[in-house]
Amino acid sequence: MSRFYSHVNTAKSILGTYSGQVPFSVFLKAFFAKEKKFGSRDRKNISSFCYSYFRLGYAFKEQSIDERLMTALFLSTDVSIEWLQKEKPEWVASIALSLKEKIRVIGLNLKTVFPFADELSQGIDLLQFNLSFLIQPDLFVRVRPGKMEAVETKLHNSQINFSRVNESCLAFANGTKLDDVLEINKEAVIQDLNSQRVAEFFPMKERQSWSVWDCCAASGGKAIMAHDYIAGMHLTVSDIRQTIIQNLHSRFKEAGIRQYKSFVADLVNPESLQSSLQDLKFDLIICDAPCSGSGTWSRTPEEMVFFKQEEITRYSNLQKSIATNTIRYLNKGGYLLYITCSVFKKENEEVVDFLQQAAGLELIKMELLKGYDVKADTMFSALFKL
Ligand SMILES: C[S@@+](CC[C@H](N)C(=O)[O-])C[C@H]1O[C@@H](n2cnc3c(N)ncnc32)[C@H](O)[C@@H]1O
Repeated sequence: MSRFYSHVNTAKSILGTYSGQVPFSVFLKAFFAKEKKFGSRDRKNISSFCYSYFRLGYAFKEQSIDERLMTALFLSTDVSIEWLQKEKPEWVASIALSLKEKIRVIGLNLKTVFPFADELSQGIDLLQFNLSFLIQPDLFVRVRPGKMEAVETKLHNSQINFSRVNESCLAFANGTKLDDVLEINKEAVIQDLNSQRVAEFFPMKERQSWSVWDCCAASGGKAIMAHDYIAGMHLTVSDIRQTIIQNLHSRFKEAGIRQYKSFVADLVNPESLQSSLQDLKFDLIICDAPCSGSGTWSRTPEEMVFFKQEEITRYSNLQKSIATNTIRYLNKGGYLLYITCSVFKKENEEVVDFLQQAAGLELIKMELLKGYDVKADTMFSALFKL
């Protein structure tokens, strides 16, 4: 019990000093690096308390950190009954209720959790979406072609719980350690369910050979997937910084991808692109654009809390600029696959409208890939033809 109090107090002091300048995971790491007295269990509990707190988003904003933390711990499974008996005895009888029932007990108006409802893309169920912030999402892996049997056998042998979502996707409780059991990137890629579903947008069956440019490749999640599903692909990848491309090289090595070209370019700067690509043109450009990341905020709820609404317009302008500059390198009849992990219409439908009107692309299909009701991220994907 005294340990629980001490964890609560530490969480309160962390929450009181964090102001969103760096990712919360980085902030926590720095905090624990300085405060050596905390063992791994302490660190785990304190981190978990803080994340539960951020999960409340904008709900009960007028209350003190103390009160909100109490509410957050009551909603999550972290709370100590003894602590509750002392601090909030009227909630003790409700401790074993379901999340939805607890929400009723504390009088939480769910719609107050997510503060940017007016900005949302079409078709989002607001209550379900708000509820999703109070629930930790699952961990998903994409099992690479031909590896499912071996992967499932290893998981069974190591007694790791998982569920099979579809022919290539497995779901695990968040925090499940897989590195010691699976050959990550070779056999299976850590990739959210809806990031995997983007493969449904690959224009696969029409050609024998594809020249593909993943222009915002990061460490190559979409590019590895394209490699697995697009036969006859000649791959080029780029990103804005050399260090990012360096990570991609390591990951590609693990994934067994050797034949590809790579370069570094700022896609906002047409000259930077021109000097790298010259006259090259592509049959498919994958543009997994920099975005607010709002579709992933149930994994990083602190981002929702510190996000500034005006950033949405900044991202939307950046996305339009990047897409405009990249489609100059599309072959006639080629495809642009535009992707975000955002739930905001300015970054999704508005960019789609822009690309049709200003750039003359033909929209083949688009979809908001909803993850909030399946413990996954929400993504947006649109396929265009030139
Ligand atoms: C959503 S991430 C891409 C994720 C990646 N495709 C994957 O599947 O793992 C967006 C990427 O765009 C890059 N980026 C941001 N601004 C850029 C710019 N101006 N030019 C080029 N790349 C940029 C970021 O560095 C980041 O790696």
